[in-house]
Amino acid sequence: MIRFDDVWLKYHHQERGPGALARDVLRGISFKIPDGGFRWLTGPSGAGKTSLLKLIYLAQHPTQGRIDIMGTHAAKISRRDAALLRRRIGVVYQDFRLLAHLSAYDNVALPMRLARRAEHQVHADVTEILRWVGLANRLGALPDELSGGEQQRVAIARAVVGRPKLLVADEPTGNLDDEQAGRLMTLITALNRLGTTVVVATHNHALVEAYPAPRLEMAEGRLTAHG
Ligand SMILES: Nc1ncnc2c1ncn2[C@@H]1O[C@H](COP(=O)(O)OP(=O)(O)OP(=O)(O)O)[C@@H](O)[C@H]1O
Repeated sequence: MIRFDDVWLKYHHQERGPGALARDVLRGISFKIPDGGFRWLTGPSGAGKTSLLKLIYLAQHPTQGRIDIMGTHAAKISRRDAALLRRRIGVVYQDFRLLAHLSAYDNVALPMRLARRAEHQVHADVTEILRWVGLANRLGALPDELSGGEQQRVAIARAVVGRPKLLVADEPTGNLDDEQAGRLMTLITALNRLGTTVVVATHNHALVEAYPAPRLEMAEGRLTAHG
């Protein structure tokens, strides 16, 4: 279960000196997503979608309000437990965040290796998922040698390879064509059917219509619709 209870967020503006606060980018957000749920996160650019996702994957603390992730009160969690919890969350970042010095294969293998999975299992799962996203012939390529869409598919593969309990994806089809976006949705819905909770932020209205699911709709830092 993911639960937000009257959550507010301001970013600190470094250049204005310590303690200076910007305007509220999230304003009184409350919602619940049950385990195994699927939610689209929609709204115009700047509405606060990425900020909300950062709170879900524990990369940001709220200025005010309570957040529970997988039954854990986020503000009360120790650093160590937060790191353990993060390992159960797959994240597709809007800007991919692939490690530049690692191949596609090693980028995707990283979360499994961090989880100390046996190398034969790493090999089996990484090659299978990279084949699924259409990159079987690019395993050794560095991120710089890949197109934007290929990098996005590596980022997706890395997020799902460990079969996370929670998958958070920020505009995961931004660089994909329609066929690849369809394959990604097949992958995500299959994971979701196996019990992974999924939150996908997107501007892709066609995709939202093709895969009906409850929506968290945002505007100017507020939830304008839920469900
Ligand atoms: N690190 C930051 N410091 C200060 N302000 C920020 C920071 N990150 C985001 N913002 C501001 O917070 C607001 C919400 O940004 P956010 O990235 O969450 O929106 P979004 O809905 O994901 O937009 P997009 O669809 O363009 O990705 C914006 O006004 C943005 O300028």
